[in-house]
Amino acid sequence: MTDIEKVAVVGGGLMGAGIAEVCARAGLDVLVAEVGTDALDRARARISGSLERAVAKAKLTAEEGADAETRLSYTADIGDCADRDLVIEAVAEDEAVKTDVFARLDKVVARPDAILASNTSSIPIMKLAMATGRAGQVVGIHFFNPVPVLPLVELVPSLLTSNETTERAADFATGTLGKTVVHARDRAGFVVNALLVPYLLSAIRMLESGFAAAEDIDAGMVHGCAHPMGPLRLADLIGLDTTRAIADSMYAEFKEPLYAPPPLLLRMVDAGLYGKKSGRGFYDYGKDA
Ligand SMILES: CCCCCCCC(=O)CC(=O)SCCNC(=O)CCNC(=O)[C@H](O)C(C)(C)COP(=O)(O)OP(=O)(O)OC[C@H]1O[C@@H](n2cnc3c(N)ncnc32)[C@H](O)[C@@H]1OP(=O)(O)O
Ligand SMILES: NC(=O)C1=CN([C@@H]2O[C@H](COP(=O)(O)OP(=O)(O)OC[C@H]3O[C@@H](n4cnc5c(N)ncnc54)[C@H](O)[C@@H]3O)[C@@H](O)[C@H]2O)C=CC1
Repeated sequence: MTDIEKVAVVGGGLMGAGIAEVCARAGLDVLVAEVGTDALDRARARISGSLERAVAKAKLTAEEGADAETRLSYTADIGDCADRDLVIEAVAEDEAVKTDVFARLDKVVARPDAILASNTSSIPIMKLAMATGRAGQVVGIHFFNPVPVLPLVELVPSLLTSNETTERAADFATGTLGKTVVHARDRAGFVVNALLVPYLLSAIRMLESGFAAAEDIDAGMVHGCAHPMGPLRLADLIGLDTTRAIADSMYAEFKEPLYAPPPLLLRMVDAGLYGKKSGRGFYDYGKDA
């Protein structure tokens, strides 16, 4: 266990809800900050629904589920993060939105030793650190989707992150949350996405150029390579808006055509086809998916 007891998660979407859930299940006091009442209601429903499923599947006792709920609180005011030991930012993959959140956190988080972390998939941590006056305490703590299921956390210090911050963040991820840590340098995409992004984008290009149907591309990787799901279904799970944003920031960093978002992906995002979260992407999930 670490000295980190009070955590805030800024952004309670797909990832923020999962991060808040695993922190509450680990016994921490967790504050979820969102942009307004509707977004907070959605975050609360996501977390409660997931805790209920964990209880129904006997991964938690009813008492443990109820205890986790009592450790969670919700706010639309980022100023409420003032007393936190650790804040994990999980807002949309947009550099301007994230730097604004880090600048605001820098003003409000009062503890001098507080860690400000980002769950970004691809934005260099240094860009976020420089929005604050405490770059030594800014670090990437990158979780994987679904957070309650996947054990990995990538730990990404920037050139200015202090060793103490990196060590405390690593203790938090392994000791408190029981995750498996890999250490990565501060390059867009870190380790996993530097490998995964070209693969997912290649699958989209295959579909776009008529190599095979979506179902066949996915079945190839599920049955031929024992992946738990194929690349197009995985892109739908991640969210095609997020997939596009990650491709954009990796292409901006490396100017490597393998990272460039294919036109089909751009058009699907233009059309609001964001994958599972919007009900339709490469597959149909029905209205309430
Ligand atoms: C181009 C740019 C793109 C780059 C994007 C990068 C984004 C990032 O920055 C980094 C990422 O996270 S990349 C995504 C990594 N995630 C994956 O690869 C997921 C692969 N899929 C899976 O693991 C399973 O299909 C999965 C677990 C999802 C579902 O498994 P199954 O198909 O076997 O379905 P189930 O039988 O329903 O589930 C298996 C067990 O998992 C539990 N579970 C599923 N979804 C859950 C969720 N959302 N929350 C909590 N638990 C969940 C489920 O309950 C079941 O548990 P058991 O009953 O105990 O087996
Ligand atoms: N979707 C995925 O599979 C993964 C995503 N990530 C990263 O996690 C981050 C979040 O991604 P998702 O959860 O998928 O996105 P999402 O779109 O599901 O959730 C983002 C949330 O942030 C909220 N938000 C936006 N601006 C805010 C602000 N100023 N203050 C508070 N909340 C704000 C939105 O209301 C929304 O609920 C991104 O950086 C993404 O790259 C990392 C690993 C996997």
